[in-house]
Amino acid sequence: MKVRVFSSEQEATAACAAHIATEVRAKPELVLGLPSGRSPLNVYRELVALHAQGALDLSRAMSFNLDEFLGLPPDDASSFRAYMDRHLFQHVNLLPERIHFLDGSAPEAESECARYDSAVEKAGGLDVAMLGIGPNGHIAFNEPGDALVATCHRALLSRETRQGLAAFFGNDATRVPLAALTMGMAALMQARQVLLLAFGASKAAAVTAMLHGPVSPQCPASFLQLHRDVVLWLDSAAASGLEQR
Ligand SMILES: O=P(O)(O)OC[C@H]1O[C@](O)(CO)[C@@H](O)[C@@H]1O
Repeated sequence: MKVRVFSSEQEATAACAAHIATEVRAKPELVLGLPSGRSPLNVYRELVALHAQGALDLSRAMSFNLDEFLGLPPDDASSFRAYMDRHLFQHVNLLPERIHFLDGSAPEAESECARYDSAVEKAGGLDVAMLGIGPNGHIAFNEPGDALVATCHRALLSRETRQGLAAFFGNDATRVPLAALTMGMAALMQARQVLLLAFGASKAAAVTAMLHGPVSPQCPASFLQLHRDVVLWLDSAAASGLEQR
C-alpha cells in the first residue's frame, strides 16, 4: 500500500480529489465506487470546485455508491442517497442514469443485492474505489467478524459503527438503522485502484491494524494488504500509530 501523509485533512482531500480528476481525464468513462460518512466530505467539496472551474468533466463517468441504510428510501434525508445528492450529484455533471445506488427500501434485500452485484459486473467492475475506514476496521459496511462476505449483502451494524454515524441522525445513535445493504469484499478487492481516506486520532489504531496487523476478518481493511494498488490518504493524526512503530 502507498501511504501518503499530509499535515491536514484539507491537504489530503485536495490531493485525493486532484488525483481523481487526473484519473477521469485519463479515462473519461471511469467507474467510481463512492463512500459516504464524514471522511469523503471534503473530497466531494473539492470535486465540485474542480467541476465549477472546468477541470472535471464527469459526463461519461459512472458511479456506484458502496452502501445504504436498510429501510431508508432514497428520498429520506438521512439516506446515503440524499447525502450524495446534497454533497456531489447536484453539483456535477454525472448523468442520473450513470449513478448507481442500493435501494435500502427495496422489498427484498437479497434480490436488490443480486441486482447491484450484476450492475457492477456489467459495468466491468470498479476502476477507482474510494473508501473510508471505521475505527473498527470496517470498509463499506463490511463489519469485523469471524468471516467476511464476498458479495453484496445485508449487514448488521455494530454499536460502534452506529455511534460513529450518529451525527447524520441528529446526534442520536438510537436513530441509526440497525442494518444496511453493502457491497461485499469481492467488488472492493477487484477494484483496479483503491483510495482510502482516514483522518483524526480515532482512526489511528484501525490504520495501523490495516497496514501492519494480520490479514484477518477481524479487521476487514487488512485484506487491502493483498491488493496491488491501494493509496492511503492520511492526516498526521491518523498516521500517528505508524510513526510509533
Ligand atoms: O468517514 P467516517 O464517517 O468516519 O466513516 C467511516 C466509514 O464508515 C461508513 O460510515 C460506513 O460505510 C462509511 O460511510 C465510511 O467510509
